[in-house]
Amino acid sequence: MNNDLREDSTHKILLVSACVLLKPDGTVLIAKRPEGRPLAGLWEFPGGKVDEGEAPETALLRELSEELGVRVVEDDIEPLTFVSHAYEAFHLLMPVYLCRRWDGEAQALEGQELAWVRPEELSGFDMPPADEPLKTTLRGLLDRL
Ligand SMILES: Nc1nc2c([nH]c(=O)n2[C@H]2C[C@H](O)[C@@H](COP(=O)(O)OP(=O)(O)OP(=O)(O)O)O2)c(=O)[nH]1
Repeated sequence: MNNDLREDSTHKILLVSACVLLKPDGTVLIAKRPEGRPLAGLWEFPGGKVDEGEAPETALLRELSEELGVRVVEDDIEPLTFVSHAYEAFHLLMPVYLCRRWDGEAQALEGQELAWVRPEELSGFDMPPADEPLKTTLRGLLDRL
């Protein structure tokens, strides 16, 4: 790797954990980012920033509880894929976990809109640029389960 890249402070790594909640009917949960936040109006996978000193898995369980009111235990999430994407202000590194078992009904606790969609329907939703590759890779990954 070249030094200029490594020392480029505009490309600070932002670690965000995200989750594909998969229902037995084959649909996955996406949430629309509310107005007033960066990337407002785009559909994303539930999750959020990993706090300083926090494990990515702990962050994910915390975010799922805060955003959706669902309780998930660590044994019920597994690594699925990850996203690495250069935004203008930071470089997003986003481990994406799969979860097929949780407690409680997903509710929009932060004013976001929620939708359960089939992976092949994701192409019809505007998502952050970082998520674009997921639209196709997810279909393949979930088909193999
Ligand atoms: N959760 C999630 N974030 C994504 C996805 N795709 C994507 O580019 N992001 C970006 C948007 C944001 O820049 C960042 C997540 O930050 P956030 O602001 O939602 O995190 P947070 O819930 O911890 O928010 P806050 O405490 O700062 O309000 O990751 C995705 O599919 N899911």
